[in-house]
Amino acid sequence: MNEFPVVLVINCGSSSVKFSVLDAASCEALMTGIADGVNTDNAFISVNGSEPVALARKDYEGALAAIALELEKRDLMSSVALIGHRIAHGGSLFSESTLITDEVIDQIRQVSPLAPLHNYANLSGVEAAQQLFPGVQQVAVFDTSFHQTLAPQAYLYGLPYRFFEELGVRRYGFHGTSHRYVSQQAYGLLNIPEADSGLVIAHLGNGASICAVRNGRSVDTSMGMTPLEGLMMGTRCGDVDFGAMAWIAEQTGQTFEDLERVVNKESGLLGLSGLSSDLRTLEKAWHDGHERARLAIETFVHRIARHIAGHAASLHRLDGVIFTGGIGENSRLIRQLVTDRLRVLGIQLDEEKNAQPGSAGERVISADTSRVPCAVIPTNEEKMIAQDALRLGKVHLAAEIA
Ligand SMILES: Nc1ncnc2c1ncn2[C@@H]1O[C@H](COP(=O)(O)OP(=O)(O)O)[C@@H](O)[C@H]1O
Ligand SMILES: CCC(=O)OP(=O)(O)O
Ligand SMILES: [Mg+2]
Repeated sequence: MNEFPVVLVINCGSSSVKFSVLDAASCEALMTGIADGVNTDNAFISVNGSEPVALARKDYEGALAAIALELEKRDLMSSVALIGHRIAHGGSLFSESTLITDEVIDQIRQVSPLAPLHNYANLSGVEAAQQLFPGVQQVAVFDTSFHQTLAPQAYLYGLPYRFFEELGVRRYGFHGTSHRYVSQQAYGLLNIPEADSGLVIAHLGNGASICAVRNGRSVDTSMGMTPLEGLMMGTRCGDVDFGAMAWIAEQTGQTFEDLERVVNKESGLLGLSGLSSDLRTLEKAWHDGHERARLAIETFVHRIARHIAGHAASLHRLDGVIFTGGIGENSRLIRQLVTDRLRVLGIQLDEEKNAQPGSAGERVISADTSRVPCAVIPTNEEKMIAQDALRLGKVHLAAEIA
C-alpha cells in the first residue's frame, strides 16, 4: 500500500469519464485517463495517453470499475482519501462545493433536467464511486457556482418576470470551475492586481463559453439556464432565435423533445459541417478544400469574437483576453481568426508566440504593442476540484476506513 493520500477526481460526461489522481499534498496529477464511448460497443479506457483498451462492461459503472482496476494495478486503491466530482448544474440550490450526502444527491437529481447531457452522467459517476469506494468522502464541485455572483441584469431573461419568480427561469452559466482557475492564474501571468481587474475568458472545448471576470468575480457569461446558450459548440447550436425553432416545429411537425435533441446533439460544428464535431477533423478538412468545414469554423469563430467583445462591455476595464479548453489551448487557427476579428479592441497577435504548441503551457500570445494582452492558460479543473475536496473533506486513507 502507498502511504501518501491521493484525491480521485471524476468528470463523468455525456459519453466519457475523465479521471485524475492527484497527490493530496501538492494537488499535482499522478495519473490521468479517460474512459470513452461509454454505453456504446466501442467503449474503451486509456490511461496517461496509452493505447485504448476495450471496456469489459460498457456502462458508467463498468467505466468506473475499470478506473478502480487501473488504480489497483498501481497500488493506489487504498490511498484514495477523497473523491471530487465535477457536477455541471447546481441550480440555485448550490452556490458552493459541498460534501455529498443522500440529500445532496436528491437535490442534484432535482436540477438535472436543466443539464440533461451532463448531470445524469455526473450522478451515475457519484453512485458508482460510492459502490467502489465505500466510506470515502465525496465532494460535488459545480460548474454553476462561480457564476452565482451575476447581477439580475446579467442573469434575467427578457421574459415575463413571473417565470423567474414562479419557475426560477434565469441564466446560471457553466464551466465556472475552469473560469475560476484560469482567472486566478491570469493575475500572475499578466501581472495585474485582482482587486482592480477585468478579464474575458474563452473556454473553448466540446462545450464552450465566455466569462467576464471583474475583480475576481464572474459578472457575465454566455451560457444560460442550460449549457445550450451562447457560443456555437461541437454539437450544440448556441444562441438561436426561438421564433426560428417555433417555425421549424410548425413546418416539420417535430416535437420539443425532437428539437431539443437537434439543438443539443446534431447542431454546432457537426450540424453546419455535416462532417464532425471535432475541430481537428474540421481544420484538416478545410485544409483539404471541404467548403462546409470552412463555413462551420468561420461561423464558430464569428460567434466567439462577438461574444468576447460583448462581454468586455460588462467590465470596467479590459486587462486581458484568455483562451483555454481543448480548442483554446491547442488551436492556433481559431485564436488567429478570433483575434483578427478583435482588432476593433486594439488586439494584435504575435504570430510566432501564437504558433507555440499547447505543451508550452501558460503564455502571452499578443504583440507587445497590443492595447489588450491575449494569453493561453491551460485549464485545470481537476486541481480546483481536488482543492475543494481537500478543503471540505477529511483525509482518511481508504485502508483506514476498511
Ligand atoms: N491540437 C488541436 N488542434 C485543434 N483542436 C484541438 C486540438 N486538440 C484538441 N482539440 C479540440 O478540442 C476539442 C475538445 O476539447 P476538450 O476541452 O477536451 O473537450 P471537453 O469539453 O469534452 O472537455 C475538440 O474539438 C478537439 O478537436
Ligand atoms: C456543462 C458545461 C459544458 O458544456 O461542459 P462540457 O464542456 O464538458 O461539455
Ligand atoms: Mg469541457
